[in-house]
Amino acid sequence: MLTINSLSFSYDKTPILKDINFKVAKGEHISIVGESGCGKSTLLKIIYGLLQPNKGQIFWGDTQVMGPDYNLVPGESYMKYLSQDFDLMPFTTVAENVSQFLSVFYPEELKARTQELLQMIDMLSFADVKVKNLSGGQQQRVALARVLAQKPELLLLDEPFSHIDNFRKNQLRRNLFEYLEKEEISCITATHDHQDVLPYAQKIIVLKDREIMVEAKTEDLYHNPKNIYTAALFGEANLIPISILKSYGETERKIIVYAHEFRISNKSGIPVKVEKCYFMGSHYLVQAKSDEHIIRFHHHESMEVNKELFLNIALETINQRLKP
Ligand SMILES: Nc1ncnc2c1ncn2[C@@H]1O[C@H](COP(=O)(O)OP(=O)(O)OP(=O)(O)O)[C@@H](O)[C@H]1O
Repeated sequence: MLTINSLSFSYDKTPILKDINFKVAKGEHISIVGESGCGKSTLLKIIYGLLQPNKGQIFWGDTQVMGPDYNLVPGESYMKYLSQDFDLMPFTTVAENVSQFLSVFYPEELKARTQELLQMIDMLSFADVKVKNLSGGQQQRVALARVLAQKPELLLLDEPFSHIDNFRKNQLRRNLFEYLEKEEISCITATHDHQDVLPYAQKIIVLKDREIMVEAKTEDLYHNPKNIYTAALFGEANLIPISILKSYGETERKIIVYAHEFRISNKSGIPVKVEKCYFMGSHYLVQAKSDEHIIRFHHHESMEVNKELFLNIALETINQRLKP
């Protein structure tokens, strides 16, 4: 189990992380999410021992993880960090990069394991290609296989699919996270992309203004985002004043409603007028106005600008979001 205790850090005078506390159990996958520059990469670098915290401790089980002030070579053998620069050997082949850390005393096992990992990243046919001749996305896949070859107990992933094309991204995500689950490898993924998070992470930590704003189980957080910052990490979200929902009368409160949660009616609900309509592939994202409020919602077909209609929100959604 990884335990982070009261961790604080700054590069210079400006604090970047303040009083960070959380735990990651064996085999658990947590995601760290938050806007660009909120400190996700910094946190992973501190955990891996590349940066020295100003305050706080990190424990792996009972062992304290010491920072670079105490370790000449950063990193611990049980932990691997896949950074945004891939740390590969450019003049050797894909297979050599992946198998570098496997034992040469068991050549059959070395071959089988290299093949298994290359298959996982869908690069078997590139086994003999030199890494310098690969694209950025291919290099990122090799870097992933290379860290997994080292059998870490804890894997730190920093935007692990950022260079990978959409053709492969989904399959690679599934392969990787299935593999981690099967091998009971704990994992912390720092990402902006909710598709890296929702299907795979058991827990989410939202970073904002140097601190942990929320820590919760993935589904709970998605269904009950406590603020628009959190909801917006998962997709298009609206902050709707209760006062425009007639049946709830006058109140100052606002609720978060995801774009897909609105239902359309010709008769009653929140009156809106369509301003814009964007084709999104599986649906349209419609931007409409109700008095001075902009509302964005999904619809299965295109809508004419200036069309007038009513939007409804299910009572259960309203009641759920009104809960303190
Ligand atoms: N080496 C450095 N020296 C000084 N400041 C830094 C350094 N690296 C990062 N920072 C600052 O620390 C803050 C956090 O950066 P960090 O890279 O951890 O954010 P992030 O959440 O990972 O961002 P992104 O999602 O864009 O990768 C930013 O304000 C950044 O400018």
